Amino acid sequence: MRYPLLSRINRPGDVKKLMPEELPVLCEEIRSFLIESVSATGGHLSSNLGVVELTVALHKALVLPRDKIVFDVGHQCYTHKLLTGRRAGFAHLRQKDGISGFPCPAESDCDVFIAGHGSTSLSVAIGIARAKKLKKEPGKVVAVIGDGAFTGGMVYEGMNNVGMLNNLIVILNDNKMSISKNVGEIANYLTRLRTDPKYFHAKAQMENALESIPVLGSGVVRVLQGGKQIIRRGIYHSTMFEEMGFQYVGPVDGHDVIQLSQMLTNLQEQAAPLFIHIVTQKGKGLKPAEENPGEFHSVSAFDLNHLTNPEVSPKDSFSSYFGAKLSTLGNECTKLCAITAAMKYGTGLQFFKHDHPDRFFDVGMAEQHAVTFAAGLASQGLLPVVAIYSTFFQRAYDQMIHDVCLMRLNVLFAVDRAGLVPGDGETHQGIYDPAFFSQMQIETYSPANYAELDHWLSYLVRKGQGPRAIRYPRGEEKPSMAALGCTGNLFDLIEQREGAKIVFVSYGAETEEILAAGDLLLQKGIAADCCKLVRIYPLPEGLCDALKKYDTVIFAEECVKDGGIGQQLCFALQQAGWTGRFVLHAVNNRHLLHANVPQLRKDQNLDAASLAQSALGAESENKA
Ligand SMILES: Cc1ncc(C[n+]2csc(CCOP(=O)(O)OP(=O)(O)O)c2C)c(N)n1
Ligand SMILES: CC(=O)[C@@H](O)[C@H](O)COP(=O)(O)O
Ligand SMILES: [Mg+2]
Repeated sequence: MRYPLLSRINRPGDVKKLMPEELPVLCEEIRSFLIESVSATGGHLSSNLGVVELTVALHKALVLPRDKIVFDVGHQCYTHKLLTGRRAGFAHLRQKDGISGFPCPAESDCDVFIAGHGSTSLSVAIGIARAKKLKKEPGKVVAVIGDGAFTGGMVYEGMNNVGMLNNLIVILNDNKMSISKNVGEIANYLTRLRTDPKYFHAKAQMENALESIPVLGSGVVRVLQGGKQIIRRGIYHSTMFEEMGFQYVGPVDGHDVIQLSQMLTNLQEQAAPLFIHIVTQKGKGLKPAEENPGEFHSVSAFDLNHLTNPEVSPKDSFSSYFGAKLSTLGNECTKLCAITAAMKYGTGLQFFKHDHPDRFFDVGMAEQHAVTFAAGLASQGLLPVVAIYSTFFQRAYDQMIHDVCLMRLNVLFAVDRAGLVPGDGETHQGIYDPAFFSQMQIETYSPANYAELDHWLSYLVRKGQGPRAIRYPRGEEKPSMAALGCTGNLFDLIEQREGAKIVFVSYGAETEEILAAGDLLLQKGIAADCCKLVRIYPLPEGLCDALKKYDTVIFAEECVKDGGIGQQLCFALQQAGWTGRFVLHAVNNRHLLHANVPQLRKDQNLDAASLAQSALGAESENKA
């Protein structure tokens, strides 16, 4: 049998049946399983390899689902899934109808909360711990958070509110890495905790300190006494966490599963919230991932025997095209600054960092700060470009309105992963930005290919004023889109057919579907035109006039229906006196689970066949 111990773990609680000496063996099996499985499906690899021991120890010590584990971001929950009866699901991890790559309460009652965006775990855990108190329910609530997510502001809002919750444990998994190297003063502080001699007490002092804490009791001390595996013998010291009301234990070796599980088991009685600082290695167990954890943070399927170039952001992508172009623009425009919230590679800003290090800012996982920091720069005459994934811009909704838009500051928002995204699923869909950027009256451009990205990015840097945005999809341009080139117009009729009474309208990546729908209709002998918008807000002048001649407008967008661009165009056409038929295809279901983009489009009737079907329906109703 390939995984003899792991095969015995089929439901929550099975780990508790193992002997302590079996735990390291189980961890090795889990690691091998994860490497084999994720190399076949893709997924978040290096973060998961780092928390194997921690997760096994938590399962050994806790009683699930009575106790709750709240994973921050949630991308590191694979071992937890393996230990809660979902081993078979890994064959279809992040695929349509397969298991999610993030915590998913619909999959298991051991997944307490949906996550995908960072820095939520403390607030969630504090809420659950407080609810347990009110309901007089037993059990612990454990927040597991990485040092990257620990740079997000919500964490501090949570710590400010932690009170004396003696059923709460926060475990900081410190691996010195966000996706790339963790940055900033919090990261520096954690490094000091790990390394600065002034934080290390003599072992005896530490033991005294621990004995004096009513919370921990002698069981923990026993563990710490045997502390040769504890990194530098552990410390108990007045840290910022204690100042906030926690009892701090650490730094602890996060790969010593026996010690971890004993320690967690011994922490049954506590008088205050606990903060356990563990130190781990991201990517542990796979040498290339240990050496370059960022490259293995989120991987597509790869060949284990040819570990030469696993892709984290494909070389040829809108992101890298954007990043390279922005860097070139930075040569001529010395006011240009680039800001990322811990996604330097994902957004392609590594080029800008390389060429203009003084004007590059990685602010950590802090989108709210990124936007308001940009506002501050802009108020002093600089031109900040804030490159953030569409889904993470949601974090900065108020900062965009209050700090940028009210003063009409000169900030360019670069909206990456705009539209549908595959494996990450419902937490990461870029399906809101057209609606909320337009609510904020932010001029927004949506190139469908690299040529348009090149043209409109240059335009926005050179000529724009005030808040403005450019949005582009995940991945690379499609050949059919590349073939359109760039006209420099705000909209184009990209397909015109003799006698067409139907027009398909779209923007961005979805444009490929309207072109294909037009071809499908033609095969049925019906002529339809296609119109592609580049500027989606405000709607380009002349657009309504160009569309008024059609009986039917079929609009397709990878955006929520309510308040999206389609509804705005429909209203504009009505205002212009048009009385034709408007059919809107947009995202109806906001819980778009993991699947590939063609599957997602099909589910949402955004694929060419569904669009063509709509056109046929409209055509027959028009005739009736
Ligand atoms: C609000 C938000 N911003 C950005 C991201 C993208 N993101 C996912 S994981 C990650 C790094 C997380 O680092 P850490 O919490 O230390 O976990 P590790 O992967 O090191 O275990 C980032 C930036 C996100 N999920 N949520
Ligand atoms: C967990 C998270 O938020 C990111 O790691 C995300 O999964 C990256 O996705 P991309 O592969 O699109 O960069
Ligand atoms: Mg980390």
